Amino acid sequence: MVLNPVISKLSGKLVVLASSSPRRLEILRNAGLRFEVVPSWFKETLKKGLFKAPHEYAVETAKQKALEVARRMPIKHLKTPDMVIGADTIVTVDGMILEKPVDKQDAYRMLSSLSGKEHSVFTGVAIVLCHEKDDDELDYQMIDFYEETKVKFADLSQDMLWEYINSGEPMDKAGGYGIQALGGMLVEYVHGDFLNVVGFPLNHFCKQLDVIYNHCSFVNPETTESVYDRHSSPILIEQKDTSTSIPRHSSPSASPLHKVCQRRCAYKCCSSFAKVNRLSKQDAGEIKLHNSETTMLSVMRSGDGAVIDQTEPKKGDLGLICELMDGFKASKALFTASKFGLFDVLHKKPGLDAEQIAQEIKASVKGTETLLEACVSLGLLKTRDTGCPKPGFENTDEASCFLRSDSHFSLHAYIQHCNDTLWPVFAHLESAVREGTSQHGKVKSSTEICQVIILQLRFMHAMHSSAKVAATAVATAFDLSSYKTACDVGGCTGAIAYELIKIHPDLSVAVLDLPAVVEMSAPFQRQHTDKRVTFKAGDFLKDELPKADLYVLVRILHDLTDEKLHILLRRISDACTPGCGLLLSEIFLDENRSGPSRGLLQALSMSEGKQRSAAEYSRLLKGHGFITAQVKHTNSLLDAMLCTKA
Ligand SMILES: C[S@@+](CC[C@H](N)C(=O)[O-])C[C@H]1O[C@@H](n2cnc3c(N)ncnc32)[C@H](O)[C@@H]1O
Repeated sequence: MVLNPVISKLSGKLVVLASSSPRRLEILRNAGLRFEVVPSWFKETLKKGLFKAPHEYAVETAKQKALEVARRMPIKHLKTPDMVIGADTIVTVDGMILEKPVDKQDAYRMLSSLSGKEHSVFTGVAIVLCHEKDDDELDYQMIDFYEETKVKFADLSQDMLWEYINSGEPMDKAGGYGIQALGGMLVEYVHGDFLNVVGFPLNHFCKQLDVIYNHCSFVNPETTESVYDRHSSPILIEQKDTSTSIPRHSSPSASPLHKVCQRRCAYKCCSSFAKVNRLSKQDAGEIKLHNSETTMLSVMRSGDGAVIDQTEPKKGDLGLICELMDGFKASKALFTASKFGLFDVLHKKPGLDAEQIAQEIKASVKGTETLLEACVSLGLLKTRDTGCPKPGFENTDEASCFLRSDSHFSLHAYIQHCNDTLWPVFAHLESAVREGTSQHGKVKSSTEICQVIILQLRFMHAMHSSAKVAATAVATAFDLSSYKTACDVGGCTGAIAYELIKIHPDLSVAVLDLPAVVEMSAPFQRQHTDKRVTFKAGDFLKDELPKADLYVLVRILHDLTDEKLHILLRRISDACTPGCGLLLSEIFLDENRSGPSRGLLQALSMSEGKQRSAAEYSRLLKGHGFITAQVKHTNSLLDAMLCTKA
């Protein structure tokens, strides 16, 4: 029986669900919808930090999942669907996005963060309406929305959590629980659409179908329109031309480097299934496939006619290798554009063409043109139609936020540090691996005093800029209201300290760093007048530590030898009375040390120390009398852990 008459509008249409979730299947099937199932190959690797709100991440993932299938089907399955439905469900708690747990420990981490608290479940949904064009290109229109449901968990004991985890239920579910089965026992209340928590907001979906089929006349592939849901909210319908190589507007959804690789490979390696698998994710419109590849499809027909595509890549993923091979080119393009001040020029004068930009940055027109095109392909710049034959250029949102030298979250100085200091060090990576030593000494060109000062200042600028980007995540990771005095050990320019006092009005922070650093840190404090941050020159391995009830260690421990690390921790421990806190912030490796790449790549250029997982840090600190109270994997540059002196 079809409960919602709108569903019947879809009869006779080829509707595709770009998801293999049995729960979504069941919800839609129970609603009377006839559809095929073609699970999306889109890997859920969007950078969460690029999204202002969690639901935007879920919606973008849903869009990419649906689009990947919409683009693949005419090529691979030789049929164009009328509608592709994509969905992505996430759980958010304390500012963290929880997806599916990767292992039991991860499930435990997720479920214990939900215990006794209210959290939100967001499902982003994308509806792609497809239109086949004569030239085999795909035109489509996109409708997307999301639904939020609040769920409160009861207080859960460790035994209960492990019993639930060992049932196996959490593993394929966002947030690590399934509300429709055993997980329902963990739940105290649900505010909102229950089915949204299960995996698909059926009610909202039907309302959208109602708008599409009963209240709109937008289905015109030749135009781009905005239509409005009568009930209130505006629905933006995007129409895109997949034949366009350069994205018209920046989207955080696709790794810019990905796009470069996709384009580069598109005309070189279409005969490989594996390559095509990767390439077809976002730019399938550019790729022409051999029909023989469709023989790799294995299609299962289920009882009610749904077709389940079980295609899996049979070989390795060449797109990944291309991405890695070209990674250094992309980094260097970013460093060069940054060094030339390209993003500053385009901030002041958006819309300049290549020739005008070349003049501004005092570089050749040919070289500038090439760099500009590379930056567009990387998602750092976008083109602007000026009405002239030559396009104008402007910054993408990412470039405006992070790459201008004068923006609040500018990473300009850190990027220069990567270019001037880390890049040469990485050129010696072979020796570093062979010898097991840091190569920093090999690349220091001069030990003249002024050179040392310049290098030191450059390093401080780099630390300052990246600390400013990470500071909010670190300062807001935990409730620090019980602490009144803090000491930021190795606090450099005070970027973290100033953020801490901004978030915690009762806190004052003493920044301890080497005398040369403290001496040179004055220019970084000019805009700060707050006397709650003070600076103390000293060596944290020898000199007396300022008295505090919270010690802060941001990006310090990973860089110390075991010997120095234990000296420092012993000294901090000695300075602490029971109840004192220790706020540690580092990149925490996954427990199986398989990621994140940022941490593992950083290790390749580290002088003395090593990268660790949260559990490893926790054990280290336990050895010095600190009990780990909370761990937070942030979506920012650094993770955080709060410990208490026992
Ligand atoms: C990687 S930076 C981190 C700076 C800052 N905590 C941040 O995350 O932005 C390491 C800092 O530790 C300081 N440092 C290194 N050895 C030190 C020592 N023995 N005594 C005091 N400070 C030291 C350095 O000068 C530098 O500012």
